[in-house]
Amino acid sequence: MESDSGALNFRKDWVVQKYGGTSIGKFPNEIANIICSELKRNRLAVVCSARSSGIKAEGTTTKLLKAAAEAAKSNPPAYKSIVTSILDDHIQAAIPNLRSPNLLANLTVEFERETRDLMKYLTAADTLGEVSPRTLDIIISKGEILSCYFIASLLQDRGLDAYVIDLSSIRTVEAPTGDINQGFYEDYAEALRPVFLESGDRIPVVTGFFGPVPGGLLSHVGRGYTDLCAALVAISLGASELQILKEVEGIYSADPRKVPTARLLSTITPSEAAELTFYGSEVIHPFTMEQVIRESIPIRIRNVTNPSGTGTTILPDSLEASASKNITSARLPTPPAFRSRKSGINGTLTNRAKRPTAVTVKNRILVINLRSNKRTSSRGFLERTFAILDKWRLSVDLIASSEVNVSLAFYCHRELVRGDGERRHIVDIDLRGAVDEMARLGAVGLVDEMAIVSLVGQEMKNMVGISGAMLSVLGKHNINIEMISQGASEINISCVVDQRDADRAMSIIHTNLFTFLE
Ligand SMILES: Nc1ncnc2c1ncn2[C@@H]1O[C@H](COP(=O)(O)OP(=O)(O)O)[C@@H](O)[C@H]1O
Ligand SMILES: N[C@@H](CC(=O)OP(=O)(O)O)C(=O)O
Repeated sequence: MESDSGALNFRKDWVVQKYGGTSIGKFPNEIANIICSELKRNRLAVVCSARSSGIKAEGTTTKLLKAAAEAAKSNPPAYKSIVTSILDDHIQAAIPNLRSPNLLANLTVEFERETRDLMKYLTAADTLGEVSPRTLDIIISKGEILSCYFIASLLQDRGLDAYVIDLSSIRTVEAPTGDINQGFYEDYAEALRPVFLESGDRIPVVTGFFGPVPGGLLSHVGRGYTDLCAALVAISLGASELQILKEVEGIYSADPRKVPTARLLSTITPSEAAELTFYGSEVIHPFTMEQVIRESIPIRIRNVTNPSGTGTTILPDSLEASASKNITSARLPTPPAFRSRKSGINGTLTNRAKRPTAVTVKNRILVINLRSNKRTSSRGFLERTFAILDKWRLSVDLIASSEVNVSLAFYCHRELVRGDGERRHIVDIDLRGAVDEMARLGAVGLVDEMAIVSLVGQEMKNMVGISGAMLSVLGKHNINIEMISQGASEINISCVVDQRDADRAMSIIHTNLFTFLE
């Protein structure tokens, strides 16, 4: 018989659990409990993000970014005090959570060593007066390293054989240059394999940071990179499941903070999850899905404070087909308003009423409306518009176009426009450059402080009239629509509305188009 102690661990499946920074900051003991209980069923690799004691915007990664900015300005008192506060935070978090004085002393030594190393990079950046993408990556990687030492000590304090794996120095087969592409991820997952071969029966506690990445991890993947890192770990281990533990029960039919009637979804497809996360429901980093799903590894979102909750599973299509019986019964009944296009043709589909899966909102949207001066053909007009966007590194979230008109919606990662009313002006160099060039193609208009409202659902491709229903319900409630777009995938219908109306739009759509029958 298999023992809980791990003696026959080789028989168990690998499961990868990823813990976010706020979970590590607020619920370290809950994390240790979940790990202990998961180990009874599976082999476990634990991937940790950098600690945040309150909100992520004030957590360790954010502090490290501030320290790097201060180093670039050659301001030693500022970055030294940030490093001291990071070290203190970690020590203060460890004191009440570790029973063993020896473990606490060893952990403090690790914390001090890593923060000394951090200071070396900050001082170098100070001397050079700049922080290269590579140096910035090394600086932020310290957040995940400190966090891993903390969690590994917590597990050791409970008698578990946990040890830290630092992925920040793992190199891919090919030295990475240029853009990150699928080949890079595959090489990376392959390069991780030997790292885990050495773990034996121990529990690897892995940094949710991977490097080195061409051009820098932050610019290519962005904040929230630990989900993607955990996905690559899951692939390299051939894990049976990737679990992402959060402070939310799972993925809901709308943001549960804003729509109290939103329902927890027991399963969703990878494409739905990707659309939802890209369009504002940032429960998981949008790049994560593609990697894990390629390998048919399910992703489960679970609540760190509710270990018995089943959460939401993002199920690869192949697995969904084989589990369709369970899913159909797990999915909520659908409203009668929309029927499959195939109604009456295919027996199994005939009675399968359709409904959207979720509605989501993405704020901070700027729309550029460009009306062609008709001196170029419509094909030439669109071609030149896209060449301008490419040149000025603007990536579009949503497009709507006709022969002479194109509307482009952008997410404002940074401040693009400033001022009020007549004094509103573009402050971003790339946007200014693009708008100036577009003005040669036709009349340009800008509308900012907008939001994208997206209706997402795999079944929507068979729902006749769903776009019309969405627009008419918004119209009925006096919500003005700036632009409309239905994605090529047919699983997303999006429109742009004034940001002030966005949450109301989400609620109205949820109330009117998602009828949950008990
Ligand atoms: N459809 C959705 N389902 C679940 N959460 C959503 C959805 N849309 C937006 N959210 C928000 O995403 C957040 C994700 O959970 P949380 O673990 O608190 O985030 P963080 O990554 O900041 O730690 C929640 O605050 C939740 O309100
Ligand atoms: N620590 C990084 C990476 C990350 O994924 O964070 P989290 O898992 O807490 O969202 C960040 O703050 O962006």
